[in-house]
Amino acid sequence: MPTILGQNQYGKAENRVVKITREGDTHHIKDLNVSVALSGDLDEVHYSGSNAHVLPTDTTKNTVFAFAKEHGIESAEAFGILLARHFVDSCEPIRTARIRVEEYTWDRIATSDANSRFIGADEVQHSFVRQGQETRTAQITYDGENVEVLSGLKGLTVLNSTNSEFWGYIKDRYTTLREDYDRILATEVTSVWRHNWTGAEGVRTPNWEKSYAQSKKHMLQAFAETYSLSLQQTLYQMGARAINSRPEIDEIRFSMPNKHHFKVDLEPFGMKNEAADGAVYLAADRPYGLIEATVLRDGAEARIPFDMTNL
Ligand SMILES: O=c1[nH]c(=O)c2[nH]c(=O)[nH]c2[nH]1
Repeated sequence: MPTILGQNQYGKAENRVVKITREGDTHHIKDLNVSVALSGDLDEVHYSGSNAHVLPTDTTKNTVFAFAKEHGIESAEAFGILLARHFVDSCEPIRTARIRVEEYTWDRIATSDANSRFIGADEVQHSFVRQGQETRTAQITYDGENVEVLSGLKGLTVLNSTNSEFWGYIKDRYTTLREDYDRILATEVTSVWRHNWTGAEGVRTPNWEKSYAQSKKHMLQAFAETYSLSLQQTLYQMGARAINSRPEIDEIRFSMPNKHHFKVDLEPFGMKNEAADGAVYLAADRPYGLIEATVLRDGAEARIPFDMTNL
């Protein structure tokens, strides 16, 4: 035979596992991207196609989710060690397991004192904003008469690990989605807002830095504090809160992908996976629902383009 097999490895890459742990009303989140690569006595599957030594990549994926539920995720390292040992120690042909983990870290969203439901706590215990700064955007247009200032942000990723439901929707012959009374709500906010300042003489220029910081704060707090029956409702609350709190803003538009987190079915492994006990979720990246809408001050003109994601 003129060829021989060299180094080889296989496994399921990029298992996006999210584990919520509930401690009363305080939730903890671990959000990992886990890639499994196994190697060992695997010549035959390459030479002849015999799968006798192959632990399916699908099984390695299931193991990641089942282990998250069974053992929790203490740290990326501890979780990786647990998995690596398992594959090698329980499966004879597998001699080496390499587990790679990326961890996405989340901060808690600070609450507003004004919201009585959360008085006493500094943070909403189930609301998170992903670490890493969002990108701030601005577009200024001047036609010789009026200045129009659009400010915005993109890449602001937020998550509520409870207080989100989705039910009561239209059901037709193609509907398979189950109604959900306790789901994760997560989105990556793109938002553009229009100031009513036009540069007219004698009208005070807004403090752009303060306006941005406050607008973002109000949007985050509305996200955290809204008991959500749909992402559409949450979006509207975020816009309404920003406009009601910031007199300089007349219009705000959002583009918000629904970053789906699917509860993993662990029944085949004899495990329950209920939100109430702290569940394990698959964070799916596509396809995703895309929810977009404008919120206006009553009487204001709608001027922000519908497709403003590349402003
Ligand atoms: O908040 C939601 N809004 C929807 O319109 C929708 N559609 C869907 O399948 N899931 C969701 N969630």
